[in-house]
Amino acid sequence: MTALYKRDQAAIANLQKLRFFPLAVTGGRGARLTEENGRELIDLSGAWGAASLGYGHPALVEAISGAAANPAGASVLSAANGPAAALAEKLLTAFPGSGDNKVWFGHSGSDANEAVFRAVTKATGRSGVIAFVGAYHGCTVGSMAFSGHSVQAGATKADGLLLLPYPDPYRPYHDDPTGGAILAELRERLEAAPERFAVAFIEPIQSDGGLIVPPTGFFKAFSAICREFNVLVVCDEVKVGLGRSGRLHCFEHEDFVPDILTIGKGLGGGLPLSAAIGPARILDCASAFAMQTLHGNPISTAAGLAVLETIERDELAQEAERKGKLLRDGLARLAERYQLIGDIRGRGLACGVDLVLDRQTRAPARAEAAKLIYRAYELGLVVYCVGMNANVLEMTPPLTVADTDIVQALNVLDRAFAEVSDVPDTVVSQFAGW
Ligand SMILES: Cc1ncc(COP(=O)(O)O)c(/C=N/[C@@H]2CCCCNC2=O)c1O
Repeated sequence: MTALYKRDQAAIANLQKLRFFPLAVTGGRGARLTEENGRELIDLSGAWGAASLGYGHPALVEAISGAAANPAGASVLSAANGPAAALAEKLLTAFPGSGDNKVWFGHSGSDANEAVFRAVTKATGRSGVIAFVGAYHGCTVGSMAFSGHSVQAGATKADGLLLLPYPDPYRPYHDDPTGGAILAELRERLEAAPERFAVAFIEPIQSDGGLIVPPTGFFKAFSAICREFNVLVVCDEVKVGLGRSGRLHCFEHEDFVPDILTIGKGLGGGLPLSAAIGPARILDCASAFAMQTLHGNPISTAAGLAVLETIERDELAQEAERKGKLLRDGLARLAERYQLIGDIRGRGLACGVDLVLDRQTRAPARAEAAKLIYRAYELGLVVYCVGMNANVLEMTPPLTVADTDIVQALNVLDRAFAEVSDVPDTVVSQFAGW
């Protein structure tokens, strides 16, 4: 444990920590982080997907320093600014939604989802909200109210919340891998209360719930049923959007267009920035309603512009598709040798490895996952776990990750799997994890 980590322990509150090992970072370059002692680690998490362009990307450095050198105010709260207007225009152009749309800017996925929920319920006069078990839509009171992840089990839930099982082909609900049983339940609940629900929040890949890729056609059918009952569909792509899945928007894989899209994390390339794109009739339904002092600030929105322009120019969505295949092919080779690997899944550079105690029962291997990521950290790789049982390795590296980094990460994982049982319980128990 470095001196920096000890300083962090002494001065920074546990409230905001989700720790698995004593990572303490002094710098970063590309897909690599540097620790105080100069050790370099490959960041297969990409800061939980926020470092979309990795660390120190020249386009980001130029955009941020330029905006900081001559800041166009500090937010869109009470003034327009050039970078925010330009980013909003770019996002509207990239969003295939029909009709008159607007953009709302926030700092985080949490505040974006919360703002959308509040605006939709206000604009429609309906209070009901549909979401999924395992969904992580944020960690503010409002976004936890319609999240279904185990980490937020104690949070106050929205009065009109309906949590449906998420369609998981690896652990299918009612043994139906198509998700049909879930769609039947949705229709039944909507028919029983046709005017009740305002909105459904979905993740086109459920990330913190376990990096689960839904069965083909599920969300196309889901959104069609919602539309029958005038329920707006919000697609939360805070983690898997913006090229990570191999398409600019992950919903493109599901062959439907949501009413509202929320994005964050990688949008700011490591700076706090989120956005909601949706109908003006919703996002213009009131003023001074979902505001914070620094929303739409010119430095973050300049970073957002650089991120979008770089994704386009360097074809990073297509690259994510190619590199994701390289990663999953390498993981498949590891699965031939390590029974701990139960399932490998994902799209593009959103990849999950489901660790199980037994491939038949598919019992989640929670303790082994904690030990595996700890050993990987000791060997120079940053990777975290997700899932309702914290047993799924989540790989969301920078979209700019080099092929050589992927190959090296796979070699480290190979050794970590071989040595997982050498990690003492006492070592991992120092870290609370999920
Ligand atoms: C699909 C999705 N929607 C919203 C959020 C909340 O975003 P913020 O953490 O930026 O408020 C997230 C955040 N996910 C968590 C952040 C907390 C630590 C665990 N890892 C995550 O990626 C998310 O994945």
